[in-house]
Amino acid sequence: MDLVLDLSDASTALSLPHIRYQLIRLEDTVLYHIIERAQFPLNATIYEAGAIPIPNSHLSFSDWVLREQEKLQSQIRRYQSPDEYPFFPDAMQPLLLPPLAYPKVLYPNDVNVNSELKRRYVSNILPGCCMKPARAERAEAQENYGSAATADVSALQALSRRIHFGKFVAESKFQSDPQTFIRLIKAEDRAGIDAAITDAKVERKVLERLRMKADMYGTDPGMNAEAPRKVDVDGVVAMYKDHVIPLTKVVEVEYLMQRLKGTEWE
Ligand SMILES: C=C(O[C@@H]1C=C(C(=O)O)C=C[C@H]1O)C(=O)O
Repeated sequence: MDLVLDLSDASTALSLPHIRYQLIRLEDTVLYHIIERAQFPLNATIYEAGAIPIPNSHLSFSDWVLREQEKLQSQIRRYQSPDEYPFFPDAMQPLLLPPLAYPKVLYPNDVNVNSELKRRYVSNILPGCCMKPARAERAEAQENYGSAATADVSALQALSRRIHFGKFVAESKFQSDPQTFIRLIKAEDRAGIDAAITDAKVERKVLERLRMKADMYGTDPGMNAEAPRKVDVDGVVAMYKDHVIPLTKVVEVEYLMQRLKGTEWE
């Protein structure tokens, strides 16, 4: 949970090549956890509020497991780290360990896209990445409900971390061209900010690399070509193309929209 990004040196933390290297490493983490989750059937029941009775809770089984994990992890400083954001901010508990003094790298902001991420994860990402029902033995396996929900926690937290890294990218880009971004922010020109932070070449390379990794990690080396895949490769690429990259850019734009608050530029 401590930042992989070396925050002891703010200049390193805001070097775009350094941040992009971290994003590449997070691809592996995301892919690993998606593959782990995809070994279980979709188990749509665990995402349906009320489908599995939980004492004193109206949450779905998957949401309840995630919220309980976040309660515990908040006590051991997970959400002190500027690259970790909770799906259930109301679940945060008092720290058990003394607070850590992270140097100020990001400017104050309340950007958190986890609700939208979780909605897309359940409705699009997971169905797209899991083996299609025709190939999976069945769409539900009650004995895997706990394992599937546990795997969801890891996959969602890895996706959230990758997407909210957009704040570091945005701060780095702001510092490389403050005048352009101050003009766009003051004009509340979200489309202009989105265009200014977009690097289509980098996005293409991300998707090409991800397809290769999903192809490679999604099969057991040495197995014959007909062996069942662990994950749907097109689904993994669509996860990044339609959800991870767009949400990362939403984080960048919304972080920048709040960037001037409390500064002399406001
Ligand atoms: C993260 C960046 O910003 C944008 C988002 C990207 C992504 O989510 O992969 C890639 C390029 C940019 O369009 C970046 O410039 O590296």
